[in-house]
Amino acid sequence: MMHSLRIKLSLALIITSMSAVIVVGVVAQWRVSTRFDQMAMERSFENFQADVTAYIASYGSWNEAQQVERFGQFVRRRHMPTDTLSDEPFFAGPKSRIGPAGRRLTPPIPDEPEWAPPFLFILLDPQGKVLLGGGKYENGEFVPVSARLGASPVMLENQVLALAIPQGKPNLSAIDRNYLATIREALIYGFFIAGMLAIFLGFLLSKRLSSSLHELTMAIRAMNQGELRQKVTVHGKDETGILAEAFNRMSADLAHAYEELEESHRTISEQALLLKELSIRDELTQLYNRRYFNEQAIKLFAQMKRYNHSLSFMIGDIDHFKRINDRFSHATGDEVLKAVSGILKNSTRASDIVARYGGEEFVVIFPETPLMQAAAQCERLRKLIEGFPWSTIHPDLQVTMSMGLSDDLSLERFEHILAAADNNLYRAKADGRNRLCSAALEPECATL
Ligand SMILES: Nc1nc2c(ncn2[C@@H]2O[C@H](COP(=O)(O)OP(=O)(O)OP(=O)(O)O)[C@@H](O)[C@H]2O)c(=O)[nH]1
Repeated sequence: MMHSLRIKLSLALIITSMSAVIVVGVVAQWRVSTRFDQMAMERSFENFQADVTAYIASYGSWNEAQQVERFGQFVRRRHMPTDTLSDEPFFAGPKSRIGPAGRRLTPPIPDEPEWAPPFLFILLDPQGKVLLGGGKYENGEFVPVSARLGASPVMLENQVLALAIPQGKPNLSAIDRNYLATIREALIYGFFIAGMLAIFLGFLLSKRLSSSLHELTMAIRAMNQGELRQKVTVHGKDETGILAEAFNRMSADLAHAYEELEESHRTISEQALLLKELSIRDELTQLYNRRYFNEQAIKLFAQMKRYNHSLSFMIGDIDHFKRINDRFSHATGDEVLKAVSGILKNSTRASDIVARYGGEEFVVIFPETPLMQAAAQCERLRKLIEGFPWSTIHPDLQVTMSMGLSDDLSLERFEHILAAADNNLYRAKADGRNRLCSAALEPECATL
């Protein structure tokens, strides 16, 4: 795409400059040849005027001169040495070249007029009567005024002797023709040199122009691919420079806005995550809260039941917790809750779900775990709680937990298994606390 733009720009520049060169060349050529024609005409007129005045001066008047000698004969005689005179018509073109001193120059140059043909002009007397018709008018005929408009006066001592009307184009001299040919040649050379220069400059300029645009296109492509922060080189203060500056500014603004957006998005995501965590965690113990536990438990219960897998559920309650609060302080009670939470969390599998169900009540779901295995695990937990160095919190402190366990997936809903476990907990409390009760451990609950 860029290359085609470069080619287009180059072609446009080359065509423009070549057109300018052609126009200049044609105008110069036209002006030069027009000027040469004009100069040749002026020279011819000067010669003609000199011949006419000399002719009239020689014999007194045109008419008297005509009685003695024809004008053509006079002109030939005037310009050539007598020994070269012949009857050959002068205007047919001289066969030889005459030097300024009247000597013949050899070798003769064929077809080259020595001076402008004498009858390049029609000659009229001051009243408009034809003296020399030039083949167009008869002698003695009157030329209409309109035809006399371009006539030049032939003067002698401030007197108009006659009028000369130019007809046809003068023949250029060999020197003039050489000049013209040289000028034409120079113009052709100039045309080629200017053409080469135009091509070179065209490529150079288009490269400069298109390279700025190329850089911009590449930067936009990179932006499309996600790299919003782009910086292109600013070349000068022209339109491409302004464009590049504006692009850099926009790119920086866009990248900045995007970074801010990303940052706020990250903050929002983090906050959402935090809020979600807060909504499912118990503030004091950092275990899952009751609401989240119920959601997960209902799902797991349905899943295990559906695929006929085992699942055990334990509910535990700290023994005489009210007494701990009352005897040691509410803060100590909180410390106890946190310590029990730590034991439950750290001593169960990651796949087990541990939650604070309320007050001093804790629940654990053991997925894929049959009752006997869960009972052994609960017994281990019970012993860990009992064996915890509570004296580090208070020298007289001793904490135990009663637990109820159930794995009855034949029950219809999770709430039923919860109630079954709660019944076993109730039995554990009734049987003297610090023990685990479940159907499998009937008739006695696991004790110390
Ligand atoms: N420190 C503290 N105490 C709490 C918290 N939540 C509940 N409790 C207290 O826990 C006590 C529970 O007492 P009870 O329900 O009578 O049970 P208990 O004293 O443990 O007796 P048993 O369960 O029969 O062994 C109440 O006094 C509650 O105020 C808590 O977050 N922190």
